[in-house]
Amino acid sequence: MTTTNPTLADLAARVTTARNRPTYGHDALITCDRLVRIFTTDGIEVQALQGLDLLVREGELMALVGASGSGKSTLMNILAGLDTPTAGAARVAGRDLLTMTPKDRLAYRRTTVGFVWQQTSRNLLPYLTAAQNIALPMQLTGIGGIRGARKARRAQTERALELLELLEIADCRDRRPHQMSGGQQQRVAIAVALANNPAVLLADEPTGELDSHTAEQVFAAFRTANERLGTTIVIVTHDQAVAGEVRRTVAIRDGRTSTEVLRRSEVDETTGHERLVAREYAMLDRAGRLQLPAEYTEALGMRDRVALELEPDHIAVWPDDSERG
Ligand SMILES: Nc1ncnc2c1ncn2[C@@H]1O[C@H](COP(=O)(O)OP(=O)(O)OP(=O)(O)O)[C@@H](O)[C@H]1O
Repeated sequence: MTTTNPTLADLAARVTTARNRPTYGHDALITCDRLVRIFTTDGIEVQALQGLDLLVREGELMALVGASGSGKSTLMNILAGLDTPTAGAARVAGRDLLTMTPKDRLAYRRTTVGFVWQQTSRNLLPYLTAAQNIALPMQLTGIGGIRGARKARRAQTERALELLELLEIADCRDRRPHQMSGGQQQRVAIAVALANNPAVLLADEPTGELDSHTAEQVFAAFRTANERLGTTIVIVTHDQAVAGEVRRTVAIRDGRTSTEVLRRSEVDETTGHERLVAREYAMLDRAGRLQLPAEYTEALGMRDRVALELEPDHIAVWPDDSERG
């Protein structure tokens, strides 16, 4: 064996190879690497995120689902720059969310991410019109030129109107939130979130307060933003209709990503019609750990120990039969 007595040159070459290996998530827009968030209240610790891994590529429109208390909002608050993780790594559009200074954090929230919350009232200022609400983030960052200058104001108004048209709510431009329906308010909220052209749009249950028809219109606005502006979008939702329409749905369980459903279009050979085919995947972490769905393990009475067999194209998982004679 050539490796028993490696030369100094061999060792140096190994170090270089290891260093040049692409890091986890190097090509992703959002990278969460073993993310941990522990809350401590009255001496009691709650581990809201327990080593969560997630990669989101640029241009994706994806949904996050999970039971109440699984950690979805905790993750969204971290990605929004409103909260900091206890441990692990989180990067969005090249920004390290753990080491940002308060000044960086403010700039990050104003220009790199946009967010839409469930409560329509949390998204808009009640005394401003739709167009004024959309122009506000641009005024705060000085987009379109020097703050307050007439030329800048014109550029901001123009962009606000463009966004209102794009999301099909141009008729709301001069209305205040109370003069709009819940669905219109959420679409204006999407326009506000897009005002500064963020790399990522985050939405936490954006259709939670809406009926199904209105929810569809709001979801269509997210799709338009994704397709026409190329914005990467992450939506937390309980809404099956929304979760079923995106190409990728990631499920969070006990503070970790557990399963993932990918959907792709396929042409039916007999009818020639295009249909969406969904397939569920389990997450395999970098240590090789895999969580088997409870319904599978329960169906076969698997507990504590399973037998594995490597086949040419798959790995078989068998119930433990070591106790049998
Ligand atoms: N600020 C906080 N202080 C203490 N515990 C918290 C805090 N925020 C969240 N938690 C706890 O962390 C866990 C995850 O909460 P989180 O709100 O992220 O879940 P969720 O999946 O968004 O739930 P829901 O769907 O009900 O909004 C829960 O046990 C929750 O009680």
